[in-house]
Amino acid sequence: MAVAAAQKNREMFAIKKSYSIENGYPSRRRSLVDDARFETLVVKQTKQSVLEEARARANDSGLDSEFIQDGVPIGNGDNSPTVEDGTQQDETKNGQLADADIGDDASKTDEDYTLTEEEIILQNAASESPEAEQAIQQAALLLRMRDGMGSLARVLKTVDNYKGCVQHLETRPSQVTDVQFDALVKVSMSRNNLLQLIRSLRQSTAFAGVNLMTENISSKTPWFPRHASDLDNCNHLMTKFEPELDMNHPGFADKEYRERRKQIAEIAFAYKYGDPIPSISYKETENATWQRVFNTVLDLMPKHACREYKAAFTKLQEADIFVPHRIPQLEDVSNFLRKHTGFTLRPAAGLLTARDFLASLAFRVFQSTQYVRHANSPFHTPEPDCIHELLGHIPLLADPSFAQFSQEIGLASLGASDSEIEKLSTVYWFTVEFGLCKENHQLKAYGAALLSSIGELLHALSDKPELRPFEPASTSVQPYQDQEYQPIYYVAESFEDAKDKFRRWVSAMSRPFEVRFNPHTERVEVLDTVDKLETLIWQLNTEMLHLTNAVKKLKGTHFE
Ligand SMILES: C[C@H](O)[C@H](O)[C@H]1CNc2nc(N)[nH]c(=O)c2N1
Ligand SMILES: N[C@@H](Cc1ccc(O)cc1)C(=O)O
Ligand SMILES: [Fe+2]
Repeated sequence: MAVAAAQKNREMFAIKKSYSIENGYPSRRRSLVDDARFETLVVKQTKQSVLEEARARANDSGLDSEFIQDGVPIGNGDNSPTVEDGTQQDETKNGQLADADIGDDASKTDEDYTLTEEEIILQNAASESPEAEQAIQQAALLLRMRDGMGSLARVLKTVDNYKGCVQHLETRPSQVTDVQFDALVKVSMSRNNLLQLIRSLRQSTAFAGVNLMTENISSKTPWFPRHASDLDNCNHLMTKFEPELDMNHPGFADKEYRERRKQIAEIAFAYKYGDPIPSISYKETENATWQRVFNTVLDLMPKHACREYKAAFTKLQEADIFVPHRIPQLEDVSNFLRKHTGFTLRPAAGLLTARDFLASLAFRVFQSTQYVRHANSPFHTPEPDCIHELLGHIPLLADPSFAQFSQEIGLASLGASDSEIEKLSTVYWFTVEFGLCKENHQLKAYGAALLSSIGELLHALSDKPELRPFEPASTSVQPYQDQEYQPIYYVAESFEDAKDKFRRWVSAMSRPFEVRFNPHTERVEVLDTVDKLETLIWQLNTEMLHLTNAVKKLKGTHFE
């Protein structure tokens, strides 16, 4: 019960996957202004005010998380935040309704924004050229009329003023509180005027909502990061698991912890491509938490981790990076990875949106958190922390074949549709985060969230969860929850098998263009001209020549 309620609470605050919208990506995440940091802060403030009351009840005094879970009936009590509360907040804040898509309840959970996804697409399409701006657009508007049919006259007049043509008109009694009628108005007018029409209707108090609903707006290839430095714009957070905002977070009622978490997050927000990663002087308690987890992983790893993980782990120990008594510094880890696989790290302020997170992998960049889980829950925590990144992800990123595989996932995510991102991140979830594989007929873990959470590792290997064979097509559509131990895990025939299957599935994705990473320039190129392909073929031919020579030399044929 508490779990379901907490899930509801989290869903209410969930942010849809996105790139930074300020770069023109027509995402569902609404940007208020121009940077991820500001955007994240505004979203947090809104959520925070909803939670303040709840926290006051928890009394900020070291109550344990179980009490908070049961003591504050999240999502089902009279004091609990509801979806409607969230919407209302948006309304008072921006003077407009937040439910962009009619009939889609989930969208009502979207937070502050000024433009809907459709409007951003429209705006982008209009801004492509003066002709594009004047191009005639068909569109449907859904209007929520507070004061009855009288408002229709105003609508028709305004459409007329903007030289538009009404092609279809339909009304119905509204089911929305305080709204008498909904009207569906299909219009045809220039894109620019359509944008102005929407703005103008929104200014009227007669409408509780003015929503553009159109699917056939064509715009250029969406923005995606082309150079590793563009990742400075790909750090949007899913704030749902932060201790400030998640009542089930072990640090929710611990003010000192929240302060520390925030302080470390600042580093990530200030970080720019090319900077060395600032080192953190971890406190005794933080190092102690690391030590507890580290030692337990050392104990369990020989029996339960896959071979590749163990091999890389040993290398990290030999390099004096993995030691029991102190948390490794990200800069040292980054330099270590660079030497082994070309991967580097950049600091992340928390759980990133799947789109932003996956995009960085295309550049062999792993965005890593730097703060440490709460001392009270060393063996399982709801948000990724540096112990998860370090003990879970880093060893395999030092493995050349896994590193390449990670980059392929990242490349496949660039410019992918929302539903493809959803599938990619689901497969990522059940493999890279929670994957199990067979090794000599024994079950081994390779998933990072298993290797960093002893609690979940033991659960996964117990007889409690359901184990299914890994098959990307079905795994990619399996719904999952991300706050409790998983009820289902997917088992690959071998670690190699998991990578192969994932890889084959990824390459069959429907994106209409191919991309390639150029390691010399750290740039992703879209392979869309014959010139680019010819240059590439020439480069590959040169490499082929070297490889063939190498084989000849090894076989001694150069003496013949
Ligand atoms: C792609 C997928 O959603 C995945 O679980 C991501 C999401 N965002 C993340 N963000 C951070 N900081 N660390 C992670 O390991 C992840 N994992
Ligand atoms: N549960 C993981 C941390 C984690 C949380 C959320 C994630 O999406 C991934 C990892 C641990 O305790 O180590
Ligand atoms: Fe992770």
